[in-house]
Amino acid sequence: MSQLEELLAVWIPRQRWFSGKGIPIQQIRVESRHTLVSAGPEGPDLNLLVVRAGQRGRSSRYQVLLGSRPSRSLPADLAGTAIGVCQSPGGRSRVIYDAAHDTQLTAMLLERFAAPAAAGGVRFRTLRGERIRTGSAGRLLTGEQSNTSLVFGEDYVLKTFRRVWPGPNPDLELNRALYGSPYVARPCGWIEADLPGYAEATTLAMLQDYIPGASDGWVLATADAEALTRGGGREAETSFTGDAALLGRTTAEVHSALARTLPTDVLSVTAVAELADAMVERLAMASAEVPELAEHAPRVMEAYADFARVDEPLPIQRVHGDYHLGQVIRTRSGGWVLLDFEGEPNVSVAERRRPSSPLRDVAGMLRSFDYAAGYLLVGHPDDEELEWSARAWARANREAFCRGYADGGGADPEKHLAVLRAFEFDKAVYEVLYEARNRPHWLRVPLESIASAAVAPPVPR
Ligand SMILES: Nc1ncnc2c1ncn2[C@@H]1O[C@H](COP(=O)(O)OP(=O)(O)O)[C@@H](O)[C@H]1O
Ligand SMILES: O=P(O)(O)O[C@H]1O[C@H](CO)[C@@H](O[C@H]2O[C@H](CO)[C@@H](O)[C@H](O)[C@H]2O)[C@H](O)[C@H]1O
Repeated sequence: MSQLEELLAVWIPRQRWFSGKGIPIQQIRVESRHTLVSAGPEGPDLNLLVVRAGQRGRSSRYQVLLGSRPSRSLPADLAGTAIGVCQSPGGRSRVIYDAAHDTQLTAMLLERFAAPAAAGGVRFRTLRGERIRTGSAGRLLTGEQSNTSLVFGEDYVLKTFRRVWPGPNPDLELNRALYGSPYVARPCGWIEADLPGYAEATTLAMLQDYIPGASDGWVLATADAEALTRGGGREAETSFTGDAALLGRTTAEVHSALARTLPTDVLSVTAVAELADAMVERLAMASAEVPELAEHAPRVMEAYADFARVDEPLPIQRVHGDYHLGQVIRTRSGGWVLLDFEGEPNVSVAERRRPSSPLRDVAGMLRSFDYAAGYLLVGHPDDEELEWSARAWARANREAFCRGYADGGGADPEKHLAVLRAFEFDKAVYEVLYEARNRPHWLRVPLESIASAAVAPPVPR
């Protein structure tokens, strides 16, 4: 490995966006490197690297945005972002650091959208007629994110996709398909590159309108659940149920819009049974990695068997794919906007772009209401009163969401319980793996849902 690769091998595993946590990195290879902006030899430059990380049994690509400046000229406020010192080809040493924190560089990056020109295989693209407002620096969002987002004033969000999968990114694709919808943030541009060996351009980042003053759905929901449970009340009807119903209706409207603009199909009964087999396989894989899951496998298998027996064809279309409360924001006017149509970040793009049942998104959001309740219970394993009110909160909001979804024209979740239940278990199994790899202290949350079958009510027999 080169000097730079050695430095990245230490730095990359510590990043929130690195999805291979817990497995040692054996090799780092810089596959391509593009200088996106440069302020001359004495100033900073911003380099976009596509890096392949080799780990035992797997290999994945990441996008790394590296700043570089002459040694000893890193401003004090960027000191904490330093990665190391490298020799430049001219023999001068330069300090490299995480460029996402450098306001001078991020402001220059936005300017590249206003005057798009190719930079050695990397293209800055804007939608036809779009005039990008420049002059602001990117503020780094610091939430729990799989990607890295920069907010420019109150104008734009630039989301850089960290895990690089060759081809078009579904987040951009679906946001463009929904262009003009009041339920998404308008896409305005993107960065793409031709990766060696791939015919289609790969999306590396997306520029979208920023929605100022909006509140995160997860923050709103957990605050409401907490207020209810802190009051010790046994009132299931909470102030959030109105929001949950509106979210259900909005979800149904987004699904209809996707079905109007992108291909739809119907899965035969045999294909549904194959889908159930795939769920069984995912369960086996997850149980091998997280042994606590294995003891609940029979209950989960039962739900998959019910799903395999569904004797109706299943309508499919493009869906969100990783739908939860952290993917929706409530605007100042009280409506909902859906974000992050990327799908599950660890699944290949080809798989994520495959049409699926919209009930999969419904199941994702229902899981999220359970999560909000389960999250409250993390530090209080034996508090029965708290458990009762948290679970009642989740039930009330799940019901409100389903009601809103059906009222908004979506399939009535109540009438598709076997499908919904299987999707909920499948999501919970995904979550078990996600938490085991990223936030082990939250592992209890999906495990307990599975154990108590808080996941969707049983199918009446
Ligand atoms: N257009 C936007 N307007 C306002 N806030 C946004 C916008 N896009 C993203 N955000 C904020 O950034 C967070 C992360 O965005 P998201 O697209 O979900 O990234 P990730 O895929 O990394 O999770 C969101 O939860 C939201 O709070
Ligand atoms: O937002 P991302 O696309 O990065 O999605 C991943 O991370 C999510 C956590 O940030 C994870 O969602 C799980 O935790 C949420 C609470 O933090 C909860 O609302 C979701 O229901 C639960 O699935 C998501 O699964 C993962 O793909």
